[in-house]
Amino acid sequence: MNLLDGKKLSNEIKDEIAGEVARMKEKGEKVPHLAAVIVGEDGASLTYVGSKVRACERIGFESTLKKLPESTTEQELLAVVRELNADPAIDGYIVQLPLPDHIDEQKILMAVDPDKDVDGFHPANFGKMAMELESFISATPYGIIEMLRRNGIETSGKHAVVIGRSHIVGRPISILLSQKGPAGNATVTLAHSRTKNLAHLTRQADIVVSALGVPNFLKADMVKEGVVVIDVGITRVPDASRERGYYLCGDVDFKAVSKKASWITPVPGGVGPMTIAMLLKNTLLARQRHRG
Ligand SMILES: Nc1nc(=O)c2c([nH]1)NC[C@@H]1CN(c3ccc(C(=O)N[C@@H](CCC(=O)O)C(=O)O)cc3)C=[N+]21
Repeated sequence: MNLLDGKKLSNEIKDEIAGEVARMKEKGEKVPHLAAVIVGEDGASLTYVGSKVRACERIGFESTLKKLPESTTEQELLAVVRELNADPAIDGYIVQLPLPDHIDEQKILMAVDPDKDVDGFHPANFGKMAMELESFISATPYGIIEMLRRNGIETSGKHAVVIGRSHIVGRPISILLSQKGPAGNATVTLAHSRTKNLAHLTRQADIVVSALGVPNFLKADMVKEGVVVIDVGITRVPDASRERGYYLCGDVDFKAVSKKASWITPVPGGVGPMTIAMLLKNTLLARQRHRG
């Protein structure tokens, strides 16, 4: 079994970006500026946004965090989005999901300027991605592609089974794996909650991407020997005996599945850190594109 070490790879990518930022500074150019908007006090969201801000500091980006109260109205949030769209200092920004129930997520995401949409959640970017045009590719699927590509894992002609059809992970990664580009040319099956005989499908898979959010869902008897396993699930399981009061658990029964896998991502330290690195990469791309 080979570990797909997302922590290590994300640090390499961040070092590459930091090098590029240093060159920009030397030439007296403006460095990339990433903003994040967070509404409310969700613990996991705060953790993620905190790592993003730390990563920006480390690589020399400017960063702005806009923390809004849970009671923020849809109109108020739309006003913040329009402000960020109009602010020439901001190269890219994200609106952290999930949003409180009284705010229409779709309405907010549609209001983000696609040229600043470093999450790649706007339909203009999703559509361009699907048509292999220049776009922002969502950070998690982009991170998975980079992990496969940089570890030289063959995807061409392989059967990939993606579990989960979310707009953020399952659907876009299924498209990217089937495309002609890097880590592409796979034959893809997109499985979801209505799929029948899932284990029958995953047992035939050369590559399994699980983006479900159900701890330890994928068991050893559901995969074949030599499978490549990408675990996108990061669930906080409450556990009073831990210092933080919870532990992080992936979709994959790592202990058993790793014995059969040729490559496997751990949780934590797999897809999560890659997501952060690719968000930074998208922000660098945004800066370079805005420059012309
Ligand atoms: N607009 C928006 N864009 C997002 O990309 C977005 C979002 N909203 N909402 C929440 C999810 C979740 N997400 C994570 C990113 C990194 C880790 C990560 O680095 N996890 C570490 C562990 C972190 C910990 O200790 O909790 C790891 O897997 O090793 C986790 C989760 C981005 N998301």
